[in-house]
Amino acid sequence: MVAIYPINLDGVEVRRSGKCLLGPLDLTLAPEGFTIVMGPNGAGKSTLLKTLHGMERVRGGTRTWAVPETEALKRQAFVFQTPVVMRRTVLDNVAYPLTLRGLSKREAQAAAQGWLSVVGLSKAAAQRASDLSGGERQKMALARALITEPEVLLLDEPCANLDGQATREIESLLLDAHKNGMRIVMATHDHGQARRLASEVLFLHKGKLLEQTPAPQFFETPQTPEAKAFIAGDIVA
Ligand SMILES: Nc1ncnc2c1ncn2[C@@H]1O[C@H](COP(=O)(O)OP(=O)(O)OP(=O)(O)O)[C@@H](O)[C@H]1O
Repeated sequence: MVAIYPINLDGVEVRRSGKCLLGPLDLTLAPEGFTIVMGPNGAGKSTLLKTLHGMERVRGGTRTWAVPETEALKRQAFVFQTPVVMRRTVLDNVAYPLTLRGLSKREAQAAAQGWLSVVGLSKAAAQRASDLSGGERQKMALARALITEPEVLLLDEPCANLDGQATREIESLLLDAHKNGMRIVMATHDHGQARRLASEVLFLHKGKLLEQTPAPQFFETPQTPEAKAFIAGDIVA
C-alpha cells in the first residue's frame, strides 16, 4: 500500500469573510517526524491542522497527499482540544470509528478493549463517557483516534486543559505511537512539552509559516526575530 505522505501544501490560503486566516503557505510534511506547531494566539495553528485534515476549504493553492484526498483523509485522525464525547459507554466511544468502517460490533469492541488497556482506561469501559474526568476523556479520545491506526495523527492542543500528570501520560502515549511509526503533527502552547516531543517545529505568526526547523535548532537558534521573541516569552510583534 502506498503511504499517504509526503503531504504538500503549495500556496495554500484559507479565508473567512474576506479575511485571510492562513497563508499563502508552502509546506511539505516528510514521512517521518513529530512535528510541533507553535505560535502566538491567533497565529493560525488550529486552522493549519484543520487544513491538513480537510476540514478547511482551501481558497487558493493546492493541498496534496501521495494518494487521492478522500483516501488520505480516511488514513488520518484528529484529536481536538476538547474531546468529542458521544452519549455512549467509554467502550462504544472508542469502538465507534471501527463500526463506521463496517466492522461488527463484537470485533470493534474487542479492538476497543485493547486500546482502552493501552491508555489505562480498561476499568472505565462500561462507564458513561460523559462521567470521565478531563484527562480520562482525552485518553479516550486518543484511543478512539489510535484504533484506526492512522498514518498521520493530528492533535490540536490535546493537553491544554490537563494537569501535569495527565499531560505526561498523554505525552508518553504519543511518544510510543511515534516510536511505532506514526507521523504526528500537534499544536501546543506549552514550550516544555514542545521541547520534550518535537523533532521539528513549525512556527506560525499571523497566518504565515515563518519557520520549519529541526527542534533543537529552533529552540537554540531561531531564525526569525518573531520566533526569538516567542521563545523568550516576549510579546511577538
Ligand atoms: N470561524 C472563524 N471565523 C473568522 N475568523 C476565525 C474563525 N476561526 C478562527 N478565526 C481567526 O483565524 C485566525 C487564526 O485562528 P486559529 O484558531 O487558527 O489560531 P491559533 O493559532 O490556533 O490560536 P490559539 O492559540 O488562540 O488557539 C485568528 O485571527 C482567528 O481569530
